[in-house]
Amino acid sequence: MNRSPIIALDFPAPDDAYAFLRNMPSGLCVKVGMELYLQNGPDVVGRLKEMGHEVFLDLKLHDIPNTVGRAMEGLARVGADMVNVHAAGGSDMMKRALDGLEAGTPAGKKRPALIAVTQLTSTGEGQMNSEQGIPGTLLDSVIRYARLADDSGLDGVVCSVLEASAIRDACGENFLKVTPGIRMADGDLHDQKRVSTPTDAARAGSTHIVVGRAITQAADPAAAYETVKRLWEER
Ligand SMILES: O=c1ccn([C@@H]2O[C@H](COP(=O)(O)O)[C@@H](O)[C@H]2O)c(=O)[nH]1
Repeated sequence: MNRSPIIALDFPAPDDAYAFLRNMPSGLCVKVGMELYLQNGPDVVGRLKEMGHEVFLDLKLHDIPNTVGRAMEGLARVGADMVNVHAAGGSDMMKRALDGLEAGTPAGKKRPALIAVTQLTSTGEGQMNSEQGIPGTLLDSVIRYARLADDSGLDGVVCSVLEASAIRDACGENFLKVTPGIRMADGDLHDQKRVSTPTDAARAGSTHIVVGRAITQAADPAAAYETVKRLWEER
């Protein structure tokens, strides 16, 4: 996907997403997540592609290797530019996901990028220690998952901006660091714990930022998008 901010289209119905996009610039990077996809199916991805947008299909698959591999084979035909799994599913699962994607990608088409969620940006360190039973720092856990994804052949990870530079050191410049949890300096955090501004994301080495409510719930979403894009591109 190109490096424009990825707008999270967290809407219940395709018409809500299309209505939102009518007042936005053309040729965007957008994200279709569980809310839109699971209630409406794959057509929304095809339609967004026809409208000229690049699409990150954010379904975060996490199951046994065979199930994820076969699901990815089907998802490869949906037409998204990027898809993802949870790194916690393990290296066998991630490798099978990649094999499935490669097998399912139609001849002559580019395989969607495959990335793995490390620790959700809504997770804090104390919660990870107590609820997931993972000791140590959140940064260590994220780096561990990023290395596992890299060793499994994946194209990158979903992480917070706070871990992006350490992942760049561990996995290299070209390994994707897709970072949600983006907020303006005075913005509402909502349910996010590990947040950063577009400016900090650019400085930390994020390759992509994902921005949802800071744009979709703004009084003027097009103006909010332009501000995020300017701050992100200023570097
Ligand atoms: O760790 C993760 C993984 C995915 N997301 C998704 O990104 C957007 C963020 O939306 P905001 O409104 O900007 O908080 C949302 O679709 C999440 O499902 C994430 O936030 N963190």
